[in-house]
Amino acid sequence: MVIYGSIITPLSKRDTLFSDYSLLRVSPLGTIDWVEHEVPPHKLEEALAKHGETVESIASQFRELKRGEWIIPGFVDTHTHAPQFQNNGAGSQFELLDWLKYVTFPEEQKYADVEYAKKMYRRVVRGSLDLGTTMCCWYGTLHLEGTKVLADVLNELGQRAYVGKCNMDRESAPTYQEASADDSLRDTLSFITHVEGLSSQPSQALVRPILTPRFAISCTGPLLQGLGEIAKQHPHLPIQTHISENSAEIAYTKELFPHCATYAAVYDHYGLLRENTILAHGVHLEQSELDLIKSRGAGISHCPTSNFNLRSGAAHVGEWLDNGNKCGLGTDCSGGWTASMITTMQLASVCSKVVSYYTKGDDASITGRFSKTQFAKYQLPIQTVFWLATMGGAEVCCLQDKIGSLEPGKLFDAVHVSILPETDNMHIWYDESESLESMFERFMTNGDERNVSEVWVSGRTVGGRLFK
Ligand SMILES: O=c1[nH]c(=O)c2nc[nH]c2[nH]1
Repeated sequence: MVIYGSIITPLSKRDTLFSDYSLLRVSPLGTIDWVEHEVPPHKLEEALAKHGETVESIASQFRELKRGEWIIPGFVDTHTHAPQFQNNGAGSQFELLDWLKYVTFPEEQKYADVEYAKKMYRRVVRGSLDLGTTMCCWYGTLHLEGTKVLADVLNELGQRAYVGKCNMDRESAPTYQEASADDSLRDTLSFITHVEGLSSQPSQALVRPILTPRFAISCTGPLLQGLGEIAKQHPHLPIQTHISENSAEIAYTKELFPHCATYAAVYDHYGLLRENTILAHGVHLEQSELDLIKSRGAGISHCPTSNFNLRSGAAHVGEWLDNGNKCGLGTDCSGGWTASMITTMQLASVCSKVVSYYTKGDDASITGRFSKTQFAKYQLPIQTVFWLATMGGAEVCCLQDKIGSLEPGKLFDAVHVSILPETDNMHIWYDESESLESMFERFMTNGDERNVSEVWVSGRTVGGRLFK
């Protein structure tokens, strides 16, 4: 396929490439062969000739975009729970620990039934793809068979994913808890074997297993110890868990692990804090924890929708970025009420405005505009929010060489965005005389899934409004 039209892709945390006329070739293997930017129509022949092609030679694979349409890298959702989609929009009266007890664990228990898992997970993954999420870090439940179903569905429908069976051998519900640490570890190893068996080439696998100690509270010391040993034996196995989301959760964690000075130190103690660890939330992380997380190379998944919804707090993401912590965005259904990364970007922007409102006071030069040298105390620029949802997420998943931006050699995981009137999103006023940058700002502020026309993973069409 050769795409001709506008491309918007992150260049850095602060800069985005806005190219009105780009030419991008996708190889039959689903990688980006080459890209040429700033190729107005009169230079098309010349740009094709550089790659030994002509308008005629590529005619059958040519896709031309209209003004008001563009290609962006697919969204990377660094944290969400597949068995909670059914609860999206419910239970928002609770804070985290009661919400788990009264709303979340009762729903997750239903996934003991494999038929229920089959019905629900297909809808969940279909929905996530149609929203433009091309890579997703999924939590299943504690059930081995049900979570295998999730992995199978991801593989079939074609979403790039990390998928984990939750480890939880205490502090859950009597009927929703693993019998012992040994049972949990045994099922975890079976799960890893199952997911690795889905691909004949594990290094190229679309769907990969991820160790998923749910959070420190739900795991005994022996379970965390055993998971640390599995992690040591499998250095490439990613790890995901929750951290410092809510004040009561942090206090209880410290009570359960008195030998560890901080929440982050618990995971570090058990060998679970390393380059491929993804820590969700982190709203209340202390400076010493941010430094520890950075020194281990682990990433943080910022989940603004959930943090607002469960009244966990407004994370100081600008401080994390200034501190050099790896950071991406997570939808965190159903703590968050939507699986849309577009909404999550909008709330990440709002969150940064809330934080800047409360932190700007000690610096008279701060007026709500942006700073060229720091993120903390300022609202995040739209370019930074876009970077978090794409390249930032790719870095958190240690996939920055493969996805997150549209560059030669990377996989073509991408979204075709349209803001044309035919998309029926009445919140976006389309004016063809506007610059691409201005149109993009409207999409970032008022876009939704109606603007997601087509979604590709490794060059294969897997979702979008026009996907049949
Ligand atoms: O937002 C959250 N959702 C969850 O399911 C969960 N489990 C532990 N901690 C959690 N936080």
